[in-house]
Amino acid sequence: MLEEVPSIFLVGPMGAGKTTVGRLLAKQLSREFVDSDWYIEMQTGADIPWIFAKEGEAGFRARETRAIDELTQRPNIVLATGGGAVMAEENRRYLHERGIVVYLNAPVDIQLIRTAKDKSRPLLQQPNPKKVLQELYRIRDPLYQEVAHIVLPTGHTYPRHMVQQLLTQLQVLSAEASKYE
Ligand SMILES: Nc1ncnc2c1ncn2[C@@H]1O[C@H](COP(=O)(O)OP(=O)(O)O)[C@@H](O)[C@H]1O
Ligand SMILES: O=C(O)C1=C[C@@H](OP(=O)(O)O)[C@@H](O)[C@H](O)C1
Ligand SMILES: [Mg+2]
Repeated sequence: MLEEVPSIFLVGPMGAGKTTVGRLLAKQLSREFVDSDWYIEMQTGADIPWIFAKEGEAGFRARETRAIDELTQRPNIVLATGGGAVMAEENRRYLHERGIVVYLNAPVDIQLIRTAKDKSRPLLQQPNPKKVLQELYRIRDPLYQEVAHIVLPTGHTYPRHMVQQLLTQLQVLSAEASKYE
């Protein structure tokens, strides 16, 4: 039944586990996995910190919108987006209309622990990353909620258990959809 589920797009804050859970989910479903950050890095030939340093956040967001537009048109993929992908109205439309959007929701304290040692997120390379994460959550949580078809809380749940929960929810969604066919 899950073969009929269209592409699955993961959204949520930095450290929610989009890249980790997305990769595992794609494996379970035998689908192609793409991470929009990796795709942008491949297209640019440079990493995210370099893009932010040379082109600013605006330059990165322009690249991100092109990536989201292209990737959401691929059939039957699992796509992990970056935490800020929902900021542009255009991106939210591409995501919501072209597949099943899953919001991985994580409390700020967990986001902070999971992102602490990683220098690859330019927005958090400053003295008070907790304050940044709190402010981003305040602004972005309503946008994640708006764009999502499924909301999945992630606290102290292992990634493989997240995948099991997600597969159950996808089955429910796909059973409901088939009722109206
Ligand atoms: N459910 C989880 N439980 C524990 N650690 C996790 C979980 N999901 C992700 N992680 C870890 O948190 C870090 C950030 O995960 P990542 O998948 O890169 O998040 P995102 O792509 O949402 O920013 C990684 O080190 C990853 O191993
Ligand atoms: O929240 C954001 O604005 C960002 C999140 C990052 O992706 P992850 O959410 O996968 O960490 C990456 O796209 C970039 O550093 C900006
Ligand atoms: Mg990621």
